[in-house]
Amino acid sequence: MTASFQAPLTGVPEQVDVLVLGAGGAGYPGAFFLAKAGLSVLMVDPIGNLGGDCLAEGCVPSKAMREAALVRGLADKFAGFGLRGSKPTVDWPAVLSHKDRVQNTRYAQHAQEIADSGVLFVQGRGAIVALDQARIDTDDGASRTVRFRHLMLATGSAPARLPILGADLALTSHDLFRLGADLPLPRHLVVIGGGYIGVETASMLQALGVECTVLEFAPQLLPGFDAELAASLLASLSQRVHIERSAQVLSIAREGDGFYVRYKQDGGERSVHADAVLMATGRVPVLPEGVEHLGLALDSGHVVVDETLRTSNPQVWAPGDVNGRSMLFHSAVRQSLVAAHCIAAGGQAVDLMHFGAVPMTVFTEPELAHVGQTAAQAEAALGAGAVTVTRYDYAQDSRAQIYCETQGFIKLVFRRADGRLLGAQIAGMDAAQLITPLALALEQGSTAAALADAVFPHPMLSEGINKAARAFRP
Ligand SMILES: Cc1cc2nc3c(=O)[nH]c(=O)nc-3n(C[C@H](O)[C@H](O)[C@H](O)COP(=O)(O)OP(=O)(O)OC[C@H]3O[C@@H](n4cnc5c(N)ncnc54)[C@H](O)[C@@H]3O)c2cc1C
Ligand SMILES: NC(=O)c1ccc[n+]([C@@H]2O[C@H](COP(=O)([O-])OP(=O)(O)OC[C@H]3O[C@@H](n4cnc5c(N)ncnc54)[C@H](O)[C@@H]3O)[C@@H](O)[C@H]2O)c1
Repeated sequence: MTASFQAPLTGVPEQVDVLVLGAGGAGYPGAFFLAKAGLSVLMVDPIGNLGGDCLAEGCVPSKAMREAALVRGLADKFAGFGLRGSKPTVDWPAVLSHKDRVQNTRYAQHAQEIADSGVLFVQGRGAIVALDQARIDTDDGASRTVRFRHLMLATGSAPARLPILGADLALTSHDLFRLGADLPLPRHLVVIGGGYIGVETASMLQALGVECTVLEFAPQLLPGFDAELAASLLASLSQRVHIERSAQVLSIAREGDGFYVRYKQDGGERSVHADAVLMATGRVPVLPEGVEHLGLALDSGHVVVDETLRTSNPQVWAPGDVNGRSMLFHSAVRQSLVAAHCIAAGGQAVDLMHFGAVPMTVFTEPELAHVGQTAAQAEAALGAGAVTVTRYDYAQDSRAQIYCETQGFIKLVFRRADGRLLGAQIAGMDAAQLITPLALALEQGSTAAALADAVFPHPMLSEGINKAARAFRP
């Protein structure tokens, strides 16, 4: 990593218009906007580059590894296409090198973006020392105090550990996906938690040859998801991964060169043995030292924000994972921009975050995606009978038939009175791509008629959106 895009601590002025703590998705888009708008912006992050945890140990490295799993899995389809050949073996260190290469490529790209941004960027950690002052500490022991008019608190989140015996024996996503990770490929992995990280990691590592067990506390994988989406993932993933639901993990203990994980299920105690355990039980907000000087309202440790990302302290804005409202990179980016637009307007609410229009994607094989309300949520809000659900099954689709991937569906939820789109749920191939036009339609207030009249390319799965919309009847 070159140092030219990083400013020395001695270059930090005594006062700035905006101090941005954290250069992840919630930090840098807003910082760049504010600098272009002519404000003096200091951004600080100990990683020394952009991307936060998403690039350092989250979205990007996990999806780089997942692609290796998908490419290997293609061999399972060979016969369906009339092809013959053997399944590739896994060179695990080379898979990790691919992941690292992608991370380093993006860091190099981001270094140039910082250099071009007009933002003063310091590799360091911020601590709050007064209502309008922060101390910036660097790794070499130097520090400097800076006064700010506005603070963008974008310090993100970190893996949570269950308060159980032996919790420290478990790995977290940091250990698996961080730049330079060098864990051996486990033979049998137990994943605690069947949320996003749990199901994605089990899906990809199984496809790379690891025997995986998922222990989920709730009766449903991905608790809170549309029940049909979760059930469809369970049906397909449980053919490859051992999944225990309603399983409360009690302890982890070392045994020989592996681990015993004890859990409670159906009133009894059970255990499973593995050579590695991954704790994927959610993430906790990261707050800077001295945060109490800001007098922020907190809810279970998360910073409370309104739809402009403003906190209870009018000088402080807290976009991204730190507020816990929508812990996804693309949501953090939009939140960062909403906060920046309002800061640039002197604190006026010139822009609003629509949390309800953020698409969610689960990169398992097969994928899941959803946006807006489920039918149950829409009926709870509008009343029974106020909602119409239409559906398109992959089994009818030409692309799905060509690709031998006929398991899956697109479900659209409309307001019966005027056909306005309220939500969409997709399970199956390309779900994460297919949700994008639906997120746009939802944000724009589009109706079934608009989606039915648009022309979608053939033979692609997106035609399913068209066809599901045409099935709408008031
Ligand atoms: C394994 C994994 C996979 C994921 N996959 C996806 C995915 O596929 N798609 C998706 O949308 N989301 C995904 N996420 C979630 C996504 O990574 C987060 O939602 C996103 O990174 C949040 O951005 P953020 O800027 O709020 O926080 P972060 O990315 O956590 O950034 C916060 C930054 O603040 C810095 N910081 C902390 N304390 C201080 C301080 N005192 N001073 C200065 N800086 C500080 C940190 O170094 C960090 O760089 C994944 C997460 C994980 C863990
Ligand atoms: N594709 C994506 O967008 C993506 C991918 C990975 C992570 N993320 C983000 O990262 C966040 C963190 O992911 P995560 O999977 O750690 O959290 P999560 O909140 O998605 O899932 C945690 C799971 O752990 C379970 N759990 C809690 N206590 C348990 C216990 N005692 N025993 C067994 N299970 C228990 C919960 O019921 C839940 O299902 C997510 O909320 C998501 O916002 C997003």
